[in-house]
Amino acid sequence: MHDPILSIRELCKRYPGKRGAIASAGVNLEVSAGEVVGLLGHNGAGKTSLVNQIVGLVKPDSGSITLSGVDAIANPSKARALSCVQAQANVPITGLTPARAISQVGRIRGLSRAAAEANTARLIDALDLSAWANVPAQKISGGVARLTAFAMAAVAPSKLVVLDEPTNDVDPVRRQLLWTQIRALADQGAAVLLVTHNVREAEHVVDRVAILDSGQVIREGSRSEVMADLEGHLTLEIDMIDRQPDWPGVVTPHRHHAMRWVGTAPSSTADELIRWAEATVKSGEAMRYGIAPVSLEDIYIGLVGAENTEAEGATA
Ligand SMILES: Nc1ncnc2c1ncn2[C@@H]1O[C@H](COP(=O)(O)OP(=O)(O)OP(=O)(O)O)[C@@H](O)[C@H]1O
Repeated sequence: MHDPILSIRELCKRYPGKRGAIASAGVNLEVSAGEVVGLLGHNGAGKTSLVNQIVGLVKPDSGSITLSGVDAIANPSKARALSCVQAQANVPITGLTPARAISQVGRIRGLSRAAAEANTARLIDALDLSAWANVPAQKISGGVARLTAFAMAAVAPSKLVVLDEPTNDVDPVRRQLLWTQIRALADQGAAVLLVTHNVREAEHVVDRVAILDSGQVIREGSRSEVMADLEGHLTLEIDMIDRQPDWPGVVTPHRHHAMRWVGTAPSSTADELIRWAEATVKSGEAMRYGIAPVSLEDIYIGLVGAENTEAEGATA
């Protein structure tokens, strides 16, 4: 692997006050040029606090953050200059249009007028924003504002690009365009730290993931490393009508939410799973079922609990 652009070691942060939350409890994390690292974690896991410490908005209690060889804790303004951040809350651009806001950030970040305008036009086209490019910001939708904020971070990318929930409010079609642009940032050489709850879609874009829970990285690695425990397994989802499933012996129950029950089983048992699920639907006990290879989202839910994910609401 390349030398990391971002290197975080044993980072600790507790917010002040008698019952101050522990936001980072010994975080270690690296992001290298050319890779997208997905930072996953439930609400309150400490993701935004970590981002804020990287760019010097929150001061850690201990540990180190090195950004392109610079001590980011001692030099917060240098850290901000070395990184482009799409914050969780959009920067207000009232009085501007999306095109103007994007190209102005390009200019502030040192691009010539021509380069800023060319990059702005390219991003507007790639994100399918042409219809809103010249509309006053106060008239644009939340999703367009979110995509504009992404383009503002991507128009003149620095060595590190940090994206905090870039897909929030974005429609499914434009989310696909956005994922392509996120991947492109890394392919063009940036180190990308991507904070997201959207594990299902991010799975196809990230090179590595770090799962944060209560301020600690509880699992980290490439997709296949993180999924090693359930490599070669299938996920069986079945919507039961009014009772729990009488799973076949090959299934390990995983979780359930409302009527949907989820279990995993070795891929070699696919025929048996289909026979059992077909019979359960035919008997009227279930409405439908689905079988798919185990996903990163299944691993994530297994680690942090279904109540902490967007996709599910409760554990078994
Ligand atoms: N400024 C602050 N002062 C005190 N506590 C804070 C502050 N900001 C965050 N916290 C607490 O620190 C913990 C981590 O919060 P943080 O916002 O970093 O989590 P997160 O993983 O980004 O959550 P989300 O996905 O909801 O954005 C939480 O318990 C939160 O309540």
